[in-house]
Formats: sequence, C-alpha cells, structure tokens
Amino acid sequence: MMRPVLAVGSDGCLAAHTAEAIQAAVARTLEGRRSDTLLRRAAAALAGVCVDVLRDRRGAVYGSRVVLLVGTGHNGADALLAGALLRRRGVTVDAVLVGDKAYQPGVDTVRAAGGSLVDATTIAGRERALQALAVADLMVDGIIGDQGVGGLRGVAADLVAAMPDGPAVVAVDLPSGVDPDSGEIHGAHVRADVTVTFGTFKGCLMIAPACYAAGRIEFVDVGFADQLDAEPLALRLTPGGIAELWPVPAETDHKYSRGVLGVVAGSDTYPGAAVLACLGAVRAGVGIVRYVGPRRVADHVLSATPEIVPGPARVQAWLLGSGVEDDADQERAIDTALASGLPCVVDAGALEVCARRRAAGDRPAPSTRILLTPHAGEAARIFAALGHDVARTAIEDRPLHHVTWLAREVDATVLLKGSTTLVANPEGPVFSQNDGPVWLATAGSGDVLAGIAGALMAAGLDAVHAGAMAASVHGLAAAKASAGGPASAAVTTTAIAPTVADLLRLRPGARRGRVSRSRWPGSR
Ligand SMILES: NC(=O)C1=CN([C@@H]2O[C@H](COP(=O)(O)OP(=O)(O)OC[C@H]3O[C@@H](n4cnc5c(N)ncnc54)[C@H](OP(=O)(O)O)[C@@H]3O)[C@@H](O)[C@H]2O)[C@@H](O)CC1
Ligand SMILES: [K+]
Repeated sequence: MMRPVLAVGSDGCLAAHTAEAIQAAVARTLEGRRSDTLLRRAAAALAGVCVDVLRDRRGAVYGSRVVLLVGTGHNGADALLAGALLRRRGVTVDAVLVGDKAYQPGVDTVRAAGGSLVDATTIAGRERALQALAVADLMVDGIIGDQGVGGLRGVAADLVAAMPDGPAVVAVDLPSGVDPDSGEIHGAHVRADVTVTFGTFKGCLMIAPACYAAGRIEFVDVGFADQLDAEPLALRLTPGGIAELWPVPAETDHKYSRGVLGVVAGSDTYPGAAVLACLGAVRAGVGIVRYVGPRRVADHVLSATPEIVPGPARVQAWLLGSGVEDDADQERAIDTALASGLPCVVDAGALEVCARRRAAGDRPAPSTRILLTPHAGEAARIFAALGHDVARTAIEDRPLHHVTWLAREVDATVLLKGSTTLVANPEGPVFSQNDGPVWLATAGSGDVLAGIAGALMAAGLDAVHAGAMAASVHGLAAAKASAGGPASAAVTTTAIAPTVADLLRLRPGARRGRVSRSRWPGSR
C-alpha cells in the first residue's frame, strides 16, 4: 500500500474524505450524545465566518441583511442555527426554505430569534425570496451538503440561477450542487466566495472543476475527525509539509550522493524544452544533470546551465521525453532507461511508449518509481494509444476518475497537470496541489515541472511525493517570480531556489535544518 509519509490530517498534509466515511464518523461521534452537538458547533463557526465577511463588506455587522437558502437536511440545519446567532447580532435574517421540509428545531430557533421564514416552494414565497436576495449583503448556501446527489433541482436551482451579483456567498460545508466526492459538476450549482467546511475536507474542495466553485476555504474542526477511520479520498501537502520532506544535504553529502539525474529531452524542433527541464532540475537542487540529446540542443543547454554534463553515464533517476521528437539515439536512450528499473519522470514524447510497455506488463520499476506527467491532451493520447477513446474535455470534466483509471491501467504514478494538479498511484489516495497562479498555463512550464520532479526522484523521493512536491513548488515559484503578473517558464526557474528557501524557513528549528535520509519517502 502506498502510504503518505506525513501524518494525514496534520498541518503538513490536509485530508479529504468521502461523504460515506464522514457520515459513519459523525454517527460514531454522536453515539450517546445529543444529536445536535456537532450541528451547534458547526453553526457557531459558520456564524463567526459570516460576521467576518459582513464586517469586511460593510464595515459593520449590525443592520446587515442575510438570506439563508435552507435545504431539507442538516446542511440546512447549520444555516438555520447560524442564522439565529446572526439575528442576535442585529442582522436581518430571511430563512428561505427550498424543500418540502426543514430541520424543525432550526426553524423554531430562527423564528424565536426574530428571523423571517419564507416557503419558496410557493409562487408568493419564491417572489419574496428573490426580493430578499436583491437587497441582501450575504447569502448563506445551506441547500445541500455532503449527502447531495446531482446538480441543484427545482426551486433551489431557480433561485441560484436568479441570484443577483450583489450579495457575498458563504457556502456551508461545500457549494451546493457539485458532487461531494468526485468534484464533478453535473448541473446547476452555487459559486461561493467562502466555504466553511467541517471536520475534514470533502473531495470537491480539492478536485477540479468543483473546487473552483468553493472560493476561500475555512476549515472548522467540529469534533468528529478522530472517528474518521476510512482511507482519505485525497490529500494535499501544505508548504509546511513540503518543507519537512524537502531533501536537504548533510555536510557529508557530495554531488553524487545528492542525486544524479539523466535527462533525455529536447530536439531541433523543441530545443527550449531541454533547457527548461535542466534548469528546473538544477535550480531544485539536483547533484548533477547528465544530458542526452542532439549536439545543437546540448549547446543550448550548456550555455543556459554550464553545470550540465553532456552524455550518458550512471544516474540515480531519469527524466525522459520533454520536447523529444523523432531522434533514434534518444529513443534508444529512453528504451534503455525504461528497462533499467530506475526511477523515471516520463513526459511528453516518452509518455506513450512508457504507457504501452507498462500496460502490456513490461514493468521493471514499481509504480512508485515511475511518474508520468501528462496534461489532459496528452492523457487523451495515452488513452488512445491503449485503445480507449477518451476526449480531452472528458478528462478535464472528470480528472479524478481519469487520473486514477490511467494510473491503474499503466500501473504507474500519474501526475495530471492542470490549474489543480492531481497525482495518483494505483494504491492510496490521490494528491491534489493547486499553488500556481492561473498564468502558469504557458509554453515550457511542464518542462520545468518535470525537471523539479526529476531532481526530487534523483534525491530518493517516491514518485507520488516527488510529483506533489514538484507541482506545489513549481506553482509557488511561478507566483513568486510573476508577482501577480504573467508567468513565464524561464522566469519561473529563477524563483525555484528562493521558493525552496522560503519553505525551509517553515521547518521547526530551521537554523540549518536537516532531514535524515531515513525520513525521505521511498528512500533507498
Ligand atoms: N449530522 C450532523 O451532526 C452534522 C452534519 N453536518 C452538516 O450536515 C450536512 C449533511 O447533512 P445530511 O446528512 O442531512 O445531508 P445534506 O447534505 O444536508 O442533504 C441531504 C438532503 O438534500 C436533499 N438533496 C440531495 N441532493 C439534492 C439535490 N441535488 N437537490 C436538492 N436536494 C437534494 C436530499 O433530499 P432527497 O433527495 O432525499 O429528497 C436530502 O434530504 C453536512 O454537509 C454538514 O453541513 C455538520 O454540521 C456536522 C455535523
Ligand atoms: K451547501
């Protein structure tokens, strides 16, 4: 079993669980306790976030107007109980019931606190709801939570479609209408500015496209996390977690022990890919890069990174395929590398050959040593090479489904690039990282990412952690280098070392922090 090396759910590694696992954990927590214990904690935290949002928007809480959209389940209960707390702060509260029932103690509490109740299943109620939304400062989305199925229906869908731009939107637990586990979107849904989520993350808060509807995420521990005994659905390394795992050399290390990376990349058509991949590896701290490719490309690489050594030799890991096109020597080098059993980052021009070989059972290296790094278009081409007709848009709509399918099919770790990047191994939860600015989708950026991942695998990390850490550091470096403006692949490489330096300062006792090799994931 591929296990995360940081404690799951710790500050270093955030976890998302399935709705089923959450339901079971809540049930276990509530055994022998009042059934509203957790709801009240959740509502208090939700009300606190709403107060902050109102203060930010209006400069005051008293006198502001909040509309609660309340569904039939406990998600609606959270909204109702929070609404009653807001009433006590002088907020006008309209609780709009969008279903045929609602959590009765919550309804009673809102009424007792002086809030108004609107039955939106009637024509008159729907009109009142729209009028309230038109003048609201904040809408609280308590329509559906982790037990939602499919997109919004009926009056809830109508109201969300008619939402004016004015009010801020705070979603309870998750934006209603997205699939809680898979992050897929199958119909009308809420788009939130802030999502207040309870106990653990939900898959939809980490996985595209649903995660883009959640806005900023506020996590609240309401007291059932210790009862979550199922495998997480997804994990996310935080900067602190990456800092803990980043390989830092000891005084006794030398360039060979720090990791030698062989790079088979670049072509006459794409010489820049080799330059960027090598820059990514060198600036992420690899010991040595040995470059294998056409002479003219090697000259470009050397002029950009004089520390590169041209020509094949013994390495600890390979980076294969970035910018490679129709070169018999490179194809032979790729074949040899794939047959070696050594760790490989497999990119662009080497993806299909690697996938075909592994799907056919030719697997000299275990799945934790092979990291395929396709974007959605390349993933579609890999599927085609394996005899599956999968459109690029289908992969973008259902990235979790497709990345886990591909990882199982080729028995390798697959890093599916995107604004939110997923890293899946056939066993264990998927990692999701989204630290990059939207500007990062630019030519050459995948080559840099592959270089960083190559440096980490040459240093001894397993493919899953190397992929997740590389995706994160690449995104953070792009954000640092571009300072909010457009990012370019070459400029991003200049910020890799300062980004790692920033991260290492997060390590506890970070004077001259050191990580012993035995603590590196998959250390050999
Ligand atoms: N229990 C606790 O102590 C705690 C609970 N917590 C909170 O409760 C939430 C979970 O509550 P829950 O289990 O009641 O389910 P929830 O997601 O509110 O709704 C299910 C209802 O929605 C309906 N529905 C489904 N799909 C729909 C659609 N597409 N469009 C419209 N309606 C749809 C469905 O109706 P049906 O389809 O059956 O008619 C069903 O009645 C959780 O997210 C968190 O906020 C936290 O405070 C922690 C403690
Ligand atoms: K919700």
